Amino acid sequence: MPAAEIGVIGLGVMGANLALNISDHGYEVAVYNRTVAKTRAFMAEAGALSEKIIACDTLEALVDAIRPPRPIILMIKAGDPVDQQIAALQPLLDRDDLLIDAGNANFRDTIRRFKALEDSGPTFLGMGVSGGEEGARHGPSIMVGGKRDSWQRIEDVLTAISAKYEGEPCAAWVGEDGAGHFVKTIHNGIEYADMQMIAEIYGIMRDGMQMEPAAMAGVFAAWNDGPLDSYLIEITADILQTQDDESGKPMVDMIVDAAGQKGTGRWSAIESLRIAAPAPAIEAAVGARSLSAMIDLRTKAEAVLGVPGQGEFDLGATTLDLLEKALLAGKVAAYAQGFSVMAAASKEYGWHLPLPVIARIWRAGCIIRSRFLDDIASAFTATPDVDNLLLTPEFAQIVTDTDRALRAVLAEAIRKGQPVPALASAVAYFDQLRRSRGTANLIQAQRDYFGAHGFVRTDAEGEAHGPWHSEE
Ligand SMILES: NC(=O)C1=CN([C@@H]2O[C@H](COP(=O)(O)OP(=O)(O)OC[C@H]3O[C@@H](n4cnc5c(N)ncnc54)[C@H](OP(=O)(O)O)[C@@H]3O)[C@@H](O)[C@H]2O)C=CC1
Ligand SMILES: O=C(CO)[C@H](O)[C@H](O)COP(=O)(O)O
Repeated sequence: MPAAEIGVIGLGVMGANLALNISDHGYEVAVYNRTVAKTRAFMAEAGALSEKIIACDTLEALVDAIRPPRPIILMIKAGDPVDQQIAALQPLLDRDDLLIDAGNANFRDTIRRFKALEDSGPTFLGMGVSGGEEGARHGPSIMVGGKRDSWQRIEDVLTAISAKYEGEPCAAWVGEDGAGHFVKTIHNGIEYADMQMIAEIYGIMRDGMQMEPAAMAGVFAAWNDGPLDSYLIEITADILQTQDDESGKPMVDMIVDAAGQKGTGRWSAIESLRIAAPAPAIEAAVGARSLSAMIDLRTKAEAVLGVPGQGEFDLGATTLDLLEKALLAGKVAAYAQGFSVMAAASKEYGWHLPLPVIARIWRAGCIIRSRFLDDIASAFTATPDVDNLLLTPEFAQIVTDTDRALRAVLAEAIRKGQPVPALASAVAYFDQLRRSRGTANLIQAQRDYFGAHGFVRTDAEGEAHGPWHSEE
């Protein structure tokens, strides 16, 4: 009788830690990695937990080591490798076995794989996992998509290994086929916006106020005791006070300012545009990462255009308080946009995404975990059908309370040439959202003028045209 209750394929950063987490919770786990040397190194480092882990050098050995029906978690590089791994596994698995792709897959790939395997098997689940290395080892946030009964087969182990928020597991089934990976994608889109806004505030402190990293660390640490309390603010404080042993300088100053991106932020922006659910903070964050990577261009532009004066950002004695409030305002816009993209996608793809549940499973374990998410969870629980987070009384109040600070910070940043693309997108979002009479009447007139696209009159139903070319 095979011993293992579950398998893990992929012993990279995430898979190795997930396997240790599973065995730490008393489950016997079989593991496989394409590069066998990595499996050896993993077992050597697993310590006492190695007694509950079966190392397998081939896929056949892995399949033989797991009790059927076999749950197998794939935690490998997203994209083609997942298709290749499924193709290699399919002949070895039974119809009832359960393959769970836990990488950062594009939800469209997940839907395709789900449909391709629906008739032939194995059963397929797409699972978003967040929390990085630490989360995978000690409790990630887990977002599962696929058939609900497939989730129920693996629910015990996933809730056991997930993070807990006040005892509540941060793992849930969120909908059919690609729903889990869609929710993880939007989680990452919000993560991009949150990180970009923090980086913009850091830029104001560094270049506009000429603060040293250690001083900034103190400010972020203090903010972590207030409404911005979150993992990303906590690690920012930690990063800013870390020294580089080699140079003796602050570590952050020794890092090239070109941000990497693996796709999920861009997919969030693309999907929001595709379903016409605007997420300008996420778009700005993706654009900022792309521009950050163009160092040669930025260097040439600085030589041609010059860089505005440094050290001139000054809003008086309350500057740091205003920065804190501006960051909170930006964060509210980014999360409101991320959740509204999920609400729109839920309708578009028929998923019935449970927004209160999603907010609840993001309160611990994941990269965007924060006190703020508990407030979002409460707001969505009280008003689950609200059109936009900003319309809930709690968040409308935060917008009111932080509005003046956001405008003051943006005005000063723009005057002094500090780049603030994501924060600036927040104020534009607020200002457009709250105006019942916008300016798209002029756009409609222009469209009708050049392309006879028609418009709706304010005083009549149906399509109308303007008298633009009456003299021709
Ligand atoms: N790092 C993070 O913070 C997070 C990552 N993720 C996602 O989890 C997944 C794994 O990430 P992570 O552990 O960081 O990545 P790593 O780069 O640490 O590990 C990649 C793993 O994928 C395997 N792999 C790569 N190509 C193939 C292939 N063609 N066939 C079979 N196996 C392959 C590698 O095997 P080999 O050793 O043989 O190269 C290795 O086990 C990704 O989808 C990632 O986006 C999700 C949440 C957080
Ligand atoms: O999923 C994650 C965190 O939630 C991964 O760390 C992911 O790689 C982050 O995205 P990127 O590499 O594009 O910054």
